[in-house]
Amino acid sequence: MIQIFKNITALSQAAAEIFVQVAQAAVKEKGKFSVALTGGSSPEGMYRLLAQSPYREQVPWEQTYIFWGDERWVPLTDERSNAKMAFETLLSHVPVPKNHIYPMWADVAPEQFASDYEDLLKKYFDDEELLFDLMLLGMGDDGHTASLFPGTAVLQEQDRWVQAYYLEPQHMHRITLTAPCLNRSKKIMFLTYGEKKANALYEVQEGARNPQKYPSQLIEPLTKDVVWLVDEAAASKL
Ligand SMILES: O=C(O)C(O)[C@@H](O)[C@H](O)[C@H](O)COP(=O)(O)O
Repeated sequence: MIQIFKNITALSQAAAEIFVQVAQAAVKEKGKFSVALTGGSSPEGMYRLLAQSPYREQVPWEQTYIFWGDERWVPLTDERSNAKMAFETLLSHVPVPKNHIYPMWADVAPEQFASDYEDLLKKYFDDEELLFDLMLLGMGDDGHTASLFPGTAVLQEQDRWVQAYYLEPQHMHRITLTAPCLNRSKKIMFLTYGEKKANALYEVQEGARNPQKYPSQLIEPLTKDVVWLVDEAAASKL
């Protein structure tokens, strides 16, 4: 499902409302809310809203558990860190218990960390078929999502839940949940805005199937519950 908004402000508001609804429903159903955050600029507006009234008071933060869909392999103090952005815009301002927050970073080799993070997720979700209540994702101008970049080997992964690899064009490691893991989310919400996304959004939604070129096409949750919140500029070619 695609929902089109006038601009990023309206989109962020709708995203914050969905976040609140899913969090409340999950806590009502089973006493906790498990969410995976995304990086990039697209979720910033939503994070800032969630840190303020009236949203801040509506989220059951004490029962919320925070994970990430992907990360740039840099320390938490680095400007490029997705976790740093989330702490600055949201997590430092709300009463989510510190031990409910699982950033994708430790001072170990990235491949080791990927395997540790996968173990942590398997322990946390304890054999459940469906994992995160809400998975937030963005999409790059090239159609990548999380750290599933065009033409990379991680796109073929069928078994592992978390992978780390060196992304040559960016001269850094990336760590990412794989498509089979992402697709076990109960609900996936993409946030995408701006004219630069228009071509990729068209290809992902309406183009021929080619996930090697447009990895966002790999996102097909088992529940089929995926919603794209996009602005008019991003939607201009649909
Ligand atoms: O760490 C990252 O870079 C991501 O998580 C990535 O997948 C991001 O969501 C897209 O690149 C969109 O980024 P923007 O929101 O900045 O356009």
